[in-house]
Amino acid sequence: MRIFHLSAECYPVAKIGGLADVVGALPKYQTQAGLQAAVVMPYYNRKFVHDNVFDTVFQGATLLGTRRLYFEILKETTNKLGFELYLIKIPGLLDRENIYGYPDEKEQFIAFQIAFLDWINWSGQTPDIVHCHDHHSGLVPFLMYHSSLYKRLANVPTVFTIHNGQYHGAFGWEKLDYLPEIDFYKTGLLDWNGGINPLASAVKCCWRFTTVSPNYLQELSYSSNGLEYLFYIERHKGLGILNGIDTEVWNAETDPMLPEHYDAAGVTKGKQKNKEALCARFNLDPKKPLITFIGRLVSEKGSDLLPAAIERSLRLHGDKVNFLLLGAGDALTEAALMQLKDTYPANCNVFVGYDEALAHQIYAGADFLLMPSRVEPCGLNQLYAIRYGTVPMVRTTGGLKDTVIDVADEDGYGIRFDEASVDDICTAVSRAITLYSDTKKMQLLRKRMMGLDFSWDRSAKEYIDLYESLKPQL
Ligand SMILES: Nc1ncnc2c1ncn2[C@@H]1O[C@H](COP(=O)(O)OP(=O)(O)O[C@H]2O[C@H](CO)[C@@H](O)[C@H](O)[C@H]2O)[C@@H](O)[C@H]1O
Repeated sequence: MRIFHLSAECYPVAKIGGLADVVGALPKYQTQAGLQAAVVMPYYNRKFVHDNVFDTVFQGATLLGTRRLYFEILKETTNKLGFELYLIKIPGLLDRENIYGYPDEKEQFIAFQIAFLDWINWSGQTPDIVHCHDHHSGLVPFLMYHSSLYKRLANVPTVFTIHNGQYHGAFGWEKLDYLPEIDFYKTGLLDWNGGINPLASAVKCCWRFTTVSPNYLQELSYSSNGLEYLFYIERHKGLGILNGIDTEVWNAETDPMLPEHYDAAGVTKGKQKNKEALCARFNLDPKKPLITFIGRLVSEKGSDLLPAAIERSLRLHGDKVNFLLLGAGDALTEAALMQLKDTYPANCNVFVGYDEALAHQIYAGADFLLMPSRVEPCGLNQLYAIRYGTVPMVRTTGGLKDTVIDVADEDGYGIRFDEASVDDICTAVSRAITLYSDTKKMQLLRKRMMGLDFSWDRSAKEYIDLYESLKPQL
């Protein structure tokens, strides 16, 4: 079975967040299960493309409105990621360093989608499934079924996975000209709330859509940034499949980014060594409980609550707890966190920026990982924390609800709280400090967590079952 995954991100080629982790892992597990899974993504002028060898497998030209675009399809020659990797290069549009944030981002992603369809159409390929991820490839189902150019692909099933329903990629109708010849009677399938909405269009046109946790599928019908009604009426097409994690990349016994390796049996000692290295780097006392945060500093993650919650906790508990935060995003939150670091240098440190190795070191060296998310479609951080024996402290929402059981339950291993609020975070911090003082319980929890299985094996199979279910309709 031949699958094309379309995505803006893929680890380790280009990563901003969890989308990259999923698209860098799921196709690998699918390939191991006997599928021919490929990832197609925009070309970025980044280290990975310079360090690896690519063949040009196709060259073509297409139109974006009246603008003629020449494009190339580059294929990584060794399949070193465990699946086929294709990059779409369009000089002047898809050859830049950053993944997001350019003023012509809409044009970039529309061109990416058109070039993909032109390539598979003109080269005569008929995949068994086209699997689109998030709004950056959300126009593909519409174009496959309602553009006369791609009639040949009109029977190919499409699956659309929603990693984040908050971002829709919407733009105005004045950009309709950028799309190739379409059936104008069908333009309603592009529309939501008076504009072209790629996420909404994908949900309407794909054969099936999936969310990255079962609970998030339910939540979208009452919280999806304006698409609630759409998710409600299209709910029969939805399926929640919990993300897995790449247990080859995330393995405390072999992770090359860790100063000290450990397994479940040696978790307490192993984590202590990692914690000492981390605390030495950030001037923190390794004897105190270390509560950490890793993530994009955006409102969805509840990161704006952190400065007040940490300050109140430090006032309440004095010198009894340390915090370490890694993230970048909202300028006000960054400034407030830096201020906190200056005020409480012995108990709080902050690294503003993106650092993959440091993230691994924090998952391994921390005692607790805090996620006060307002929205969390699945969340991978808590799964990495669990895998490395670190207690997750999570707001009960989205995939966090599906994956973290509170320690109050007999088989629990995390700390849960209901509201994304300073009060609830502070209560969770107090619980963490109490829990930390119970050395035996901490040992038990770490071992328990390291024995849990959140690998892709199960979830990859659910995707394959979904693909199989679409086959008879061909
Ligand atoms: N400053 C930094 N330095 C280093 N590493 C950093 C970092 N900031 C974030 N990361 C890393 O980025 C990833 C974040 O993944 P998440 O799944 O938690 O969130 P994200 O919101 O990006 O993903 C969306 O898609 C994923 C995948 O489906 C869903 O799990 C999630 O709920 C949804 O919001 C993790 O690998 C984390 O370690």
